[in-house]
Amino acid sequence: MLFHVHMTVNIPLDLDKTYVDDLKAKEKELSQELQRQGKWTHIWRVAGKYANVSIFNVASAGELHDILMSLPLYPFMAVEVTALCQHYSSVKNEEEAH
Ligand SMILES: O=C(O)CC1=CCC(=O)O1
Repeated sequence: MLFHVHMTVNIPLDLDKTYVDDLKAKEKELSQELQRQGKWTHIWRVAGKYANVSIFNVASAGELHDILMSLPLYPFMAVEVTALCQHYSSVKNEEEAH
């Protein structure tokens, strides 16, 4: 199942910089591992914002939920999830959309 996920990060300015840098490093490590596994298939910075637009390819909404909850920066994120399905005009084969 494909999901479009919009993540906006809001880290309080008074948090310890070393702690924040550690969270960001752990976030990057987990994100890249999920990308290598093919579960986090796209991540794009939203220009001008501390936000990203991502595409996840996972087995279920439950799996996506567990992944999002496990993100080190999750406590500082506003997350919007949109489930995606095949558009009838798409030339991509169905394998990619499911
Ligand atoms: O910087 C972000 O948009 C938050 C984030 C998600 C994965 C990652 O490495 O950073």
